Amino acid sequence: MFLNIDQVGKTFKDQEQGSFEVFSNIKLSIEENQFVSILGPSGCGKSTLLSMIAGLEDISEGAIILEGSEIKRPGPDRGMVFQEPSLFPWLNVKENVMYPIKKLLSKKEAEERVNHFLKMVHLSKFKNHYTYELSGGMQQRVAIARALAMDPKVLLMDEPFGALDEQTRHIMHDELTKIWLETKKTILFVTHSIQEAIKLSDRVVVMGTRPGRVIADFKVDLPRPRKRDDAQVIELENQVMELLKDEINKVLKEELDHEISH
Ligand SMILES: Nc1ncnc2c1ncn2[C@@H]1O[C@H](COP(=O)(O)OP(=O)(O)OP(=O)(O)O)[C@@H](O)[C@H]1O
Repeated sequence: MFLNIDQVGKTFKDQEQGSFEVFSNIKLSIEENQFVSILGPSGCGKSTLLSMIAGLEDISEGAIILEGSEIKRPGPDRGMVFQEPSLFPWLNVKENVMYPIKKLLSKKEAEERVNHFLKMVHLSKFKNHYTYELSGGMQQRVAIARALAMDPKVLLMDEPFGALDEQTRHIMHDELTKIWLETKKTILFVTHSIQEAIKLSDRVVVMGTRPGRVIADFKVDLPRPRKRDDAQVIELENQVMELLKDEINKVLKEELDHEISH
């Protein structure tokens, strides 16, 4: 299997509150070229799991294996895109995309690669602009180009469009679908949005909480681009919503009880 999340658990240790188990025994096998979304209520551990695959968080139990190698630390085989694009404001668009690869490739190769991915995200005309001169959607496209320029085996995306307005988000969905069809990168995409997950993915993994766990795994076998008003899309959205409702209510009730008792 291309990416194997094998009985993985995460416990945070805190000196004041002791230890807190976010999840245990998470098992997921992800095929190469698959676009997989991870959905779930707040706090179920979606971002933590993604950070563990990125090598940014320690793995408390089990192992994560990418193409036969166990993940222990961050590496260029995994590209990450966060909700905030985290670009360097003192560099222009081209320099931002170039940054992670400039020491790995010759100048000519790096330039070619940067130009290729800036073209893919439709930002060639803006390559000499500073990132603060760009809209939120354009900044996120720079972050995607930067992650792709490293040619990672897996692209890890943590709510990348969560901070964008609705119209821009729809445009970004179409852009990402085109990029995925062109590159066929393996993508793991964390989101809160059922619509977003179903519109983009081959597969939607639904997590529950307290304790964090996988509660369902849906195959989305529908042609792209997917329309929001397509009957099969709506049917699938309703199925996932039904599953998530209880989990979200559980979180809301706990938060409410916590407020009342404090
Ligand atoms: N560094 C940390 N130390 C202690 N607890 C943490 C740490 N990071 C995350 N947590 C806790 O782990 C749980 C899972 O957090 P995580 O951010 O992975 O959830 P999530 O499903 O991505 O949530 P959201 O959808 O709100 O982003 C939460 O209860 C969070 O408070």
